Amino acid sequence: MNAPTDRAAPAHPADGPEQEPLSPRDYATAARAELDPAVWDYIAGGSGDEVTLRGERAAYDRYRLRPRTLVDVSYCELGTTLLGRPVALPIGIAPMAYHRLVDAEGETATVRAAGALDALTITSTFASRTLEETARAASGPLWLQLYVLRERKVTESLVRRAEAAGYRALVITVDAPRMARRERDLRNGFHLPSHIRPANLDDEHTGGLHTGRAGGSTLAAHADRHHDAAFTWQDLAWLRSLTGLPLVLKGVLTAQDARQAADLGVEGLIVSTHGGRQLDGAIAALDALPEVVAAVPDACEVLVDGGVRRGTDVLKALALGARAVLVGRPVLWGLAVGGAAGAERVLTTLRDELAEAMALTGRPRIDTIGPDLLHRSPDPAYPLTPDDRDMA
Ligand SMILES: Cc1cc2nc3c(=O)[nH]c(=O)nc-3n(C[C@H](O)[C@H](O)[C@H](O)COP(=O)(O)O)c2cc1C
Ligand SMILES: CCCCC(=O)C(=O)O
Repeated sequence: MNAPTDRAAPAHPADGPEQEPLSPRDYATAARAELDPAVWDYIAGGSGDEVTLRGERAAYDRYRLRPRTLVDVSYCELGTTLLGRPVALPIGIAPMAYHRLVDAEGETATVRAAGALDALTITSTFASRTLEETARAASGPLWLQLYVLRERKVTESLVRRAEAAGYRALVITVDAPRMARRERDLRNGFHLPSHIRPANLDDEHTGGLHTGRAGGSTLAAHADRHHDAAFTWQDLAWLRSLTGLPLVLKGVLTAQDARQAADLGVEGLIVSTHGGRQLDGAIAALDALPEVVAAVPDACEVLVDGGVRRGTDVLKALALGARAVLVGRPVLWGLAVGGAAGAERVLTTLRDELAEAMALTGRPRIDTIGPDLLHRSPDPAYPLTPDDRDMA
């Protein structure tokens, strides 16, 4: 037996910044210590009473796993395809505005992190790097998220630029005809620092984002001015006719909408509550997933996002029929703490945890993961600590 050493027992990672973060939540703790509190709040926060924000996590914790044993799990294969293209893992990066709020380089750093793992990145209309810059830095698959703006020619020009830059799909976010009231941002008078702007839009469409006032959020005011709240299924048909790129709708939570989308030839759906940032009180995305999956033909691929913080969460989403999950805030935490390398470490951790979860449940390939893996516990989800509140 080894003699005991005089090394102190490792501190809890949350105890000090000198400790290497291990889990995505450790990255949250470290990111929170570094970020301007208003930026932290913008990223962490949700709308209204943040009921849906908390519900996203609680939905995962209600499911427990039913492992099978004595399966050869000496090798677990995480690879799958998304819209017909191979990806190395069923975990991608959700579209998020303004990565330069947390890292000087921003989206180009994020996309390099994803590229290192050959993971999907979805870049936002409101990115702080242009979609062309991001495409040049990408080595993995890339989709563009579109907010449909009132001026259709802006949308059309973003579509053409995405086609020219090699984006492989367009993700239309349908849960934000207006931006929900996010009281943290209103209290903080949240606005963009002067060096950050929506790089994909011209000056005509970026005014007013930089001058804050208490009781207001310039992002919400900007969305009120520019988002097209009259965009409907008929207009989606217009978008469909505009491009040969596959369309994916993000923010669908019901079988009815899912069916209507599939009938219009939409190739993919992202079941999402926008990370609890839009309709407060909405059903958790994980709980909406089974009805959406059941409503569409297999050819329409269903992804889910919101609250994925562990490899076992990915496993649970796949067991309920998701083709892949997207991760939002954890990627920004990694980026805030360690730039591209930090974001890559967060993704690598989730990937390794998923591989571990597959091994320990006896599911060595994605196609061996099904609903028999799950037990919905009658226990309430574990109570959330005050810290968890910010880490939905
Ligand atoms: C800071 C931030 C900015 C976001 N910006 C966008 C956006 O521009 N477009 C969009 O469709 N969704 C946006 N979202 C929502 C994410 O795509 C995603 O649905 C959500 O963050 C997933 O939940 P998670 O953060 O718990 O993983 C944003 C989320 C955050 C946290
Ligand atoms: C106008 C929307 C800004 C980005 C966004 O979608 C979010 O903050 O959730």
